[in-house]
Amino acid sequence: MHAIEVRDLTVRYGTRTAADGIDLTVDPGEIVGLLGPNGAGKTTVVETVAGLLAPDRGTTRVLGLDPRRDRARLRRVLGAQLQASALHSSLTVRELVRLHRSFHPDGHDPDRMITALGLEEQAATRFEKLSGGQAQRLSIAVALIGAPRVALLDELTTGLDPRARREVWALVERLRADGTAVLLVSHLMEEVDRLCDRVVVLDRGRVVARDSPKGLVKRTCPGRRVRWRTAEPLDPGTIATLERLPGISSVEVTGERLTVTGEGDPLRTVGTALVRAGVVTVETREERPGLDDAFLALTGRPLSDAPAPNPEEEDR
Ligand SMILES: Nc1ncnc2c1ncn2[C@@H]1O[C@H](COP(=O)(O)OP(=O)(O)OP(=O)(O)O)[C@@H](O)[C@H]1O
Repeated sequence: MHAIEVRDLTVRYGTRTAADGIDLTVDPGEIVGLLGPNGAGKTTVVETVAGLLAPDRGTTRVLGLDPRRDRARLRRVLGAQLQASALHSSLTVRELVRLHRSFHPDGHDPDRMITALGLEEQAATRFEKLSGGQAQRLSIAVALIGAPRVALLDELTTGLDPRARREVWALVERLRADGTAVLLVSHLMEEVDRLCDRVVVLDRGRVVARDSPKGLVKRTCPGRRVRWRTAEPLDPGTIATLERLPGISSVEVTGERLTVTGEGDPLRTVGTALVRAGVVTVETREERPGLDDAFLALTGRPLSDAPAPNPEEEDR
């Protein structure tokens, strides 16, 4: 049995289809990244899995439970950090973490979790008084306090500073090692690269790609780009020779700048040809495509489309 199973999920808001026949699964001990430009339907999927939204068509199951019908049992196995998580504003950090711990049969020690997320100084502070970054860290504590078997993490570390971010990533890696299934919505390439075993890319409510992060890049952007600066501008004969080399898909020359893209090893193929042609180069730079490039190729938009607000700044 999959930990999360989404089949043919379709959700409409009036005439707008937010999710349009989405299939996805997450297994125990696996982190699956849900990626997509703004409005692609990521939060809609997560909220349906959490039982907050009813699908118009299709099914979602969490460890075999129907999130709408089996709410009480779902609460014991699921930890959710949602974008719109509304916590009781007059309770303190410690009270909220303890309250959420009480929903689960097993779980972590509340004070240790508060410390792990760097909130010990705010333990007696009411939720409504927290800064954006602190509230973000509290939402993670609340989601993970019950050592859930399934975790939904929407914009996990958006707005956290780099150190806090790395600590949270280590925490999520430990969850995976303990067999938790994680569905992670992220706009951060580094986060997806480090954490995700597989990614599912959504665009306009549909799945447009699914693969491992590396597999996605390899399949979507098979070419590499190499830039050279040459001592003299290249002559047309040499340019024509480069264009005929095996695997080379484009050769661009502007003054002393040469940019080549191609499959295989363009650095070596073109480098050798330049030496043979007696061309002196003064600088070489190879660019390997990353997840951002793959995402751009698939959706026409960058992964970190709209920079999210930075709540951590309010801490200072
Ligand atoms: N409550 C709502 N009422 C009407 N339309 C909605 C509602 N919630 C979402 N939508 C629409 O559904 C589509 C999918 O939204 P969703 O929030 O799932 O996208 P997302 O991928 O999570 O985007 P983001 O990265 O901006 O959070 C969007 O077109 C959005 O405008």
